[in-house]
Amino acid sequence: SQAPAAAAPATAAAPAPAPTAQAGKPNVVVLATGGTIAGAGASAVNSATYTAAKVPVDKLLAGLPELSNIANVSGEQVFQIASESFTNKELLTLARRVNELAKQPGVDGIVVTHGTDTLEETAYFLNLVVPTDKPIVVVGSMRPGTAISADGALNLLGAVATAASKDSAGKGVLVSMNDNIDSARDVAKLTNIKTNAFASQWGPLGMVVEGKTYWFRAPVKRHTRGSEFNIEQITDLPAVDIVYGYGNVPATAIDALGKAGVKAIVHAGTGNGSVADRIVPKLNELRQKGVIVVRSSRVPAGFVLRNAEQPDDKYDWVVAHDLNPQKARLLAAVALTKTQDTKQLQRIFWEY
Ligand SMILES: NC(=O)C[C@H](N)C(=O)O
Repeated sequence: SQAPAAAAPATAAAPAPAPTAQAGKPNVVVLATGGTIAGAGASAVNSATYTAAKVPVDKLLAGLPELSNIANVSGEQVFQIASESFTNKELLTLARRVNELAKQPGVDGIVVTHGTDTLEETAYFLNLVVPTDKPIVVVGSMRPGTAISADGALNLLGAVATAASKDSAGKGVLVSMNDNIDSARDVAKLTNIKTNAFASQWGPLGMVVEGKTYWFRAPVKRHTRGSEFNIEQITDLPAVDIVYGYGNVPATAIDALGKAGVKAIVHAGTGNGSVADRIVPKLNELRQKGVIVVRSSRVPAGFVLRNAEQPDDKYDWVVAHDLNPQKARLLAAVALTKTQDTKQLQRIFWEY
């Protein structure tokens, strides 16, 4: 009774069997949030045209009986949405649930299934706010389970194996996809359509092959149990939004965000976080009113240097280091729950 290894068919009818706990096997909980890994298309050739967030977690797990060779796996449907529709509310709800589970002695690891479009954001948020050493692994897929050569089943198997491995402990939240294991902090979706969508400019931490993890490096930035942020102390996230830099950019978006009362603006600048001459005074106007300005870059690799391109000390701006704008948004929001001090905020951007 072997299910096809390459795909979790959305048509598999059997509900997930109640997890029969096998002594000596780690206990892994799969928290499902939707995305393409739970997607379904009209035909097997629809690798890119499909509806995300269709297949319930029980069905995903039932389609992968091989999981029971690795761990005692149970599933929980937290949301059923495409990840582009995540809001801060879903982030907080998910982080609270992950934290509750991580505190349970009977849980050894947690997998979060997630759409890929904002996967790196959720993974980084969990990395900042869940105080645990237990493995938390976020996984998605680029093709729905109904497609030929669907990637979800193998990605899920790899994620469960990573969450079940003692060697994954203490490395922060991980993203396991396409055989790679990346740090949630560093990884980003850098390619559309293709199954090798996720990469980190600093390289993966390891690989997961045939249910076994292999490690090559470990993160040096603060995360999870070493973080000063804790979901138990975060009730809400302040409004932090992103403005994009490009040729001929007007100040319309910045003016609108200022009027809307944002607490911080992440400027996704050109090059090394450069800012157009007509935008600089607009940001400084807001800074004078107390809005935090974080200088990031729209370029997916490299990092933004303090006082290069713009005099950050003089303007009292913060630089995002190597965080992309969407991750800088989350770190700014989390940091602002504790401090408004730009020296502290800059320290936080160096450390996380
Ligand atoms: N591949 C995917 O998961 C994309 C989908 N739009 C999502 O993020 O939910």
